[in-house]
Amino acid sequence: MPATIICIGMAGSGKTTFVQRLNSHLHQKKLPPYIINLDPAVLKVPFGCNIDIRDSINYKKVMENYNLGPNGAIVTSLNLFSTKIDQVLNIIKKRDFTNCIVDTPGQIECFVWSASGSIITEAFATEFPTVIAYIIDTPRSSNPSTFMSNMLYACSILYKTKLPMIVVFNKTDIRDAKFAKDWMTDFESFQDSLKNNTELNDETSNGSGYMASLINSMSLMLEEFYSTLDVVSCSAFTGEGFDDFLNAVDNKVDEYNEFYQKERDRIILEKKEKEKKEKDKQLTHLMKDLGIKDKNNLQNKDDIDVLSDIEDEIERDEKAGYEHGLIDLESSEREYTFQEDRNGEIKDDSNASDVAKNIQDRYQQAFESTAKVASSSVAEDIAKYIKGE
Ligand SMILES: Nc1nc2c(ncn2[C@@H]2O[C@H](COP(=O)(O)OP(=O)(O)OP(=O)(O)O)[C@@H](O)[C@H]2O)c(=O)[nH]1
Repeated sequence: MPATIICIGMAGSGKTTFVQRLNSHLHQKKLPPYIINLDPAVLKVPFGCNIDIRDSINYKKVMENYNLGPNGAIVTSLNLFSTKIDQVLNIIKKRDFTNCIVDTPGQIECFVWSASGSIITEAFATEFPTVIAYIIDTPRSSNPSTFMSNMLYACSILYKTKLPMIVVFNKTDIRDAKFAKDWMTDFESFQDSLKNNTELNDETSNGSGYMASLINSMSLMLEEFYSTLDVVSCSAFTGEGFDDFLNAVDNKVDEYNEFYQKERDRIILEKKEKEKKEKDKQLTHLMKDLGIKDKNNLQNKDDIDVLSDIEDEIERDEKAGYEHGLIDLESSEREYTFQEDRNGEIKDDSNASDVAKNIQDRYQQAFESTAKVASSSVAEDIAKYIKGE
């Protein structure tokens, strides 16, 4: 099964450049990937896309037609695209490739926190082993508070998507990512950096040390989160670290097949059971309204009298009435007191007006006892109909 890599990251973290480099790296290995661009606002894509959102959606027209700002137009474009995701997946399934790479908009929240983002991610994850590559701008994350913000974002994406994640420290040609890896593995080294950070501990700053202690406690909380991640450092500029990234993808695909797939199946099953329970609950309410005590006491669904059953019964009775004469409802079983004579005429052996009265009364009774839902006026109408009024 081809793996899908969804590239997510803050604006300017280097997602597009990363996808471009990954594309050429895979081409070098004679493993051409399938590339999808989901950023409708990008002016130029520096790689050949197999599917480009811009081919089907005009971002500027969306802004004009729906009177939206830049972010609203990105979300709306993604919404429009997500309506066709089934078709996109059908196309992809027919192609032969080892990796499908998805580039997402720089406005991270437009993709991660939108309904369409969830639909698109879910659709891929249902069809293929899917991995999130969270791209981080390493030089900009050298500040402990920026680093912590990035990590909190990554953590929220992990819990939102419930997919395996690789944290990619990009732009290592400018700054080595060793410091970040140390911070993620050694809590004390992060604490030391916090203490030495003058910006966070300066008494004249409005934080007055509060920020430092907050970040400190958050880093403790994130320790568990770090242990679930694969961390890779690379430079989309020089191409360094891309073999490590591909190894990490293989590792995460195995993890996906072993754990995430099962977890996803479990969640889907749980959802179905919940829906079934909800349906049962609604059915119980409905039966209560119909005056049926307990659905479990019913042998089969034919035991439930619904309006259509009663109508069928009335139809049968009417037919019987025309064929054999008027219906006598005296006993619980139906007996016919009218008989055809030799000439085919119907002979009445009872008083006609009494019979007519009885019919109306008894029809009313029988009708009410079998169906509380049927209104009495229906019974009256039927009786009138039989009497030929
Ligand atoms: N030095 C260096 N610069 C990089 C690297 N990767 C990306 N850049 C630069 O970072 C800037 C942003 O890169 P993009 O690839 O456009 O980033 P992006 O995340 O796709 O941007 P948006 O989609 O607009 O959010 C560009 O000027 C790139 O040249 C890298 O590995 N090293």
